[in-house]
Amino acid sequence: MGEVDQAFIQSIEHRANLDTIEIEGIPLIDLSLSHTTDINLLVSEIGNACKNWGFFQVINHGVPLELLEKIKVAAKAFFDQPVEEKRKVKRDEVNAMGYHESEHTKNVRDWKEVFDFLIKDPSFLPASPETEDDEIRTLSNQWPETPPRFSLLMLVREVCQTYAREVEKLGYKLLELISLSLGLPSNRLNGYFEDHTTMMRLNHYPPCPCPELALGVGRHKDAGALTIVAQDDVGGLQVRRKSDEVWVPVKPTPNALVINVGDTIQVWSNEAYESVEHRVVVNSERERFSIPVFFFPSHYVMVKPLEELVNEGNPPKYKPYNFGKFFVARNRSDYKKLEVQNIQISDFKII
Ligand SMILES: O=C(O)CCC(=O)C(=O)O
Ligand SMILES: [Fe+2]
Repeated sequence: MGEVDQAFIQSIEHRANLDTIEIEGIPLIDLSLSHTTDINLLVSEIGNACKNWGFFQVINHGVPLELLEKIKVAAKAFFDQPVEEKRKVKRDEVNAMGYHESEHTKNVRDWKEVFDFLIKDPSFLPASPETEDDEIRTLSNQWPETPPRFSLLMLVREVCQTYAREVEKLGYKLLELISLSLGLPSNRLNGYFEDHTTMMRLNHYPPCPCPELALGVGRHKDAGALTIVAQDDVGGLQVRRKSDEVWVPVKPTPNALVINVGDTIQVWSNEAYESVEHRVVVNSERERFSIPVFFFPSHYVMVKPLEELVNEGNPPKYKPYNFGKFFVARNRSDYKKLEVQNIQISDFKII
């Protein structure tokens, strides 16, 4: 164990099995169908993927492929800086955007470093998770200052912002397809995102001397509505398959983006769709980069099962909760090892 700090060590039942396995992967959906007349076919493919897997990959998604390449170069340029430089844009408990090197998932440290920024700058979130506290905090981005001229680092901010704008368009397109797949009008969910708190993250997973003991990101579910992830060709993302709970690798697929349904859609859909657990396995040879965009509603949205989807036979499975408060409570545990399990939507479940 020697080389790895105890804080990174997963308990035995959560460690990765590093044998390569060939099993049925998550669905791959071609979004170009939406330009044809057969939108219904696409809508049902999306609905089935959300229902059966909670995860799928998309191709012909509209995000320019050269931008998909550039964002990986930008991520590498950012993390290749000396750590003192990265710490100049360090995130903390007050300013949650920027660089962070010791994130915890379920109270175990992740083998990764991250850089976070908001798509809408500034964005607004509650100052604390306490229900009595109605103070709202303004969050804004931090960017590397005065990068050396002619360095790749000069491109980081611009590439990140351009990429984020393109992925935001895809996010709305997917929300519309998901609404249709639930039998709702295409724009049914849009109103929840007027002052969205959507965040983009650059993830760097360095090679790890003990990949059988630590994880890049421990098992978790995403709190938002949707997550759209770009990954390089290294692999490591795994999804807990709903049918048998086996961890299934998400195979890096050229030009594809990985999509997953988060907790908010699980609640809106009254569990027609489920936010599934996933994690990232690391390896001892190659570093990995991934770039998730987390679609978060406006902080004041009360998340609850959509009225059109509940009835006497299918009563609401969740009590309403405030998205901002939920998000802030969840994030607080990123910084340190807490003694208690962090907040989950199951805390609002009506039994
Ligand atoms: O690195 C990845 O592929 C996914 C990371 C992830 O699940 C997350 O940051 O929530
Ligand atoms: Fe995730």
